[in-house]
Amino acid sequence: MSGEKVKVAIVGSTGYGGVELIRFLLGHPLVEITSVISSSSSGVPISEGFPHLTEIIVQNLDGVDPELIAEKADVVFTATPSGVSGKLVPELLNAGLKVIDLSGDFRIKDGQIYESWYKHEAPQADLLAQAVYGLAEITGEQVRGAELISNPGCYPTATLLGLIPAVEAGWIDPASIIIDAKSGVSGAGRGTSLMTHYAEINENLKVYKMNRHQHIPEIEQVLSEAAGENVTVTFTTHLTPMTRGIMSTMYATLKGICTEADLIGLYRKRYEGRPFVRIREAGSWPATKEVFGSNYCDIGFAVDERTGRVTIISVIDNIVKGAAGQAIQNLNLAMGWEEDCGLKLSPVYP
Ligand SMILES: NC(=O)C1=CN([C@@H]2O[C@H](COP(=O)(O)OP(=O)(O)OC[C@H]3O[C@@H](n4cnc5c(N)ncnc54)[C@H](OP(=O)(O)O)[C@@H]3O)[C@@H](O)[C@H]2O)C=CC1
Ligand SMILES: CC(=O)N[C@@H](CCC(=O)OP(=O)(O)O)C(=O)O
Repeated sequence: MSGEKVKVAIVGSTGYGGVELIRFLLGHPLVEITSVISSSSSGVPISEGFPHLTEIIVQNLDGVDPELIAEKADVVFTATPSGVSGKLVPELLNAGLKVIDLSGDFRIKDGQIYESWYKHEAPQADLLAQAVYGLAEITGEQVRGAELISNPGCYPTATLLGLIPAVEAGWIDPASIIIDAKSGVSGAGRGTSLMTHYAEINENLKVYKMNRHQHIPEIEQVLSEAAGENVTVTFTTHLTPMTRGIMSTMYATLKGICTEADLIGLYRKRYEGRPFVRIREAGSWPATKEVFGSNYCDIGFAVDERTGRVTIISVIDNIVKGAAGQAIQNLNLAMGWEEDCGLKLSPVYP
């Protein structure tokens, strides 16, 4: 039976995104993990660094060798840092692999814009053009059959799913958008830093990368397309003392009179048939714990008649819908499988 499964490899399998890919892919009925890859620990059992995987995945880590990966797998996930993916992905494509990249390297279509935010060289222009931006609920049709899928950023996923229907419909003024976003520390990856170590973040709340966060051009690129005009946003990121979760709280001026019921109707229609976006009833606002460990994005609204503004609240689990879960959703779409295949886990609660 396993011979009929699609063989997948994971580069960066020792990071948070990679380990989450393993958790979900082990339960995916159409996939077999044939190689877990590390640039620093090849030859070592993966369970050595991750004892929670003992007897669950019995494999030694492979090194980063595109030809060998292509011998073992049909599809490769690159859960690697920005800058690493940009160099590795062309080699993986040349080796004949279908690639789903979790980094920011292939999301920004304009190489110059990429370089001005990421501060290193952009990948080749033809690959930037080839990469399909995999915000599954919005660009899912383009993902079908794609050879290179660029998985969206965690903050952009929560933010764009929360804004796109209202922007597309012309219900909010795109020039008025302010985004106040908060993330758990796993968003920064497994490596330790002064920013994320316990004594620095426990019982603390920090603003970071003020007006220079690399997700700003990604959000603006997609919103501009949805609005049909150039959109700029104010986007402020906060680090919170929790492990997983993103809450994106978005403020915008309404263009006409509209109620929460109108917005709920608009969004439910836009996301009809999409299994992972849940629109809350009026008066119910989502919390990060309500999506913890799952691929859901929950969205709620508050209209303020006094100010003529709407507040939109969108939550995801950064490692699932913001990374590994959405990457598997994109694999499903690319392969023509059910969108939720292998992803039907309920949130962990409490
Ligand atoms: N964490 C999150 O919530 C999200 C992360 N992302 C993006 O996903 C990617 C992975 O993130 P995350 O898992 O959190 O990061 P981690 O830092 O936890 O893991 C990254 C992994 O990449 C591997 N790596 C480092 N350098 C190289 C290299 N030269 N060649 C091959 N592999 C290398 C490392 O493993 P080893 O040393 O064993 O090779 C490391 O375990 C990043 O681009 C990140 O920005 C996107 C959305 C959300
Ligand atoms: C908490 C935290 O540090 N989060 C990271 C999210 C980075 C990320 O997910 O990287 P991509 O750019 O590949 O999406 C940050 O704000 O930079």
